[in-house]
Amino acid sequence: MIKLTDQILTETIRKRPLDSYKGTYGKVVLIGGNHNFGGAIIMASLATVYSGAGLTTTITDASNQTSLHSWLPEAMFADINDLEQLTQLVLSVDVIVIGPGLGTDAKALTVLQLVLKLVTLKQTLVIDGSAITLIANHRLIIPQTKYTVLTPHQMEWQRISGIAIKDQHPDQNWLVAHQLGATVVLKSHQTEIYTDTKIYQNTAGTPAQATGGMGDTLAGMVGGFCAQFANQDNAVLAAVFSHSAIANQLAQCQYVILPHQISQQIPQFMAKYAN
Ligand SMILES: NC(=O)C1=CN([C@@H]2O[C@H](COP(=O)(O)OP(=O)(O)OC[C@H]3O[C@@H](n4cnc5c(N)ncnc54)[C@H](O)[C@@H]3O)[C@@H](O)[C@H]2O)[C@@H](O)CC1
Ligand SMILES: Nc1ncnc2c1ncn2[C@@H]1O[C@H](COP(=O)(O)OP(=O)(O)O)[C@@H](O)[C@H]1O
Ligand SMILES: [Mg+2]
Repeated sequence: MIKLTDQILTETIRKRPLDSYKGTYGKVVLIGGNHNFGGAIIMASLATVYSGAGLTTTITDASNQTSLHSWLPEAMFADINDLEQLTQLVLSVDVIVIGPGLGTDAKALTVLQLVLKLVTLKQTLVIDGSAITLIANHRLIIPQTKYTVLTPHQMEWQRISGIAIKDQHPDQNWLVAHQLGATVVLKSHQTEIYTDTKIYQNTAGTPAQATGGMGDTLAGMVGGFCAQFANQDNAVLAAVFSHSAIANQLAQCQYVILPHQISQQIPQFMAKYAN
């Protein structure tokens, strides 16, 4: 297993070319946030925008629109119940992040099935939270894409892989990640990343991160990094490491870290490593 260190940041985060505009840095849609879990998709969207994605649209329950815009006026909004608009938006982007706060009811399942049908070979798909649980519960097939990444915590990985938490060892995890055809970010106090060819272990991170919304924030960062950096494996690895390294910095003087505080630090953090 390869130890993931800050070397991945200098290998991945690039200085922005002068001759660029928002289109250069990728279009992302984030889909999730039901009536009860609006915070999840707001936190994920914050992370995407603060990571530097060029254009971000949040597709969520209409009851979340005002809170989304009070936190993040940079994000565009679309109603998750308007499936025609959702279709147009999904087809127009580089990266789709689905799952934070999506919920697991029939409406959420319909949206997920539609997105899995629409996604093309030119797009990156980030599958998190409720979307992982829905895929597991309904045995949905993960379609071919340019690149797919799953970001389960251990219980979500148990659901989708069939491997009980106590049996989640690298060999078994690796086999299932391959069968799923996706990069797997298996989140825990020592997150492991299973790419097509290698297994990495995060060396950063702190128990001050153990608070609701921390994984939603990571999913948004993964989306934002994948939108900007061509090497998708490196983008995922750099997002995972940055998320935890920022947490380590904040934990020097904070007992607990609020997920949105990670997002607020991302621009300064990336500037230190851009080359
Ligand atoms: N503010 C919000 O709106 C929030 C919404 N959330 C959303 O709520 C939905 C359900 O996700 P949850 O993860 O809360 O619920 P889940 O039911 O999917 O998973 C939680 C269960 O997994 C177990 N578990 C075992 N190992 C774990 C590990 N390493 N990390 C986390 N849990 C582990 C827990 O004990 C618990 O029984 C997701 O869509 C998520 O995005 C959560 O992110 C919390 C914050
Ligand atoms: N003790 C810990 N040490 C390091 N990282 C942790 C710890 N506890 C949680 N995390 C990190 O917090 C995130 C939790 O993700 P997840 O359970 O999906 O949260 P949520 O769904 O509430 O947003 C993961 O990135 C995980 O690695
Ligand atoms: Mg989660």
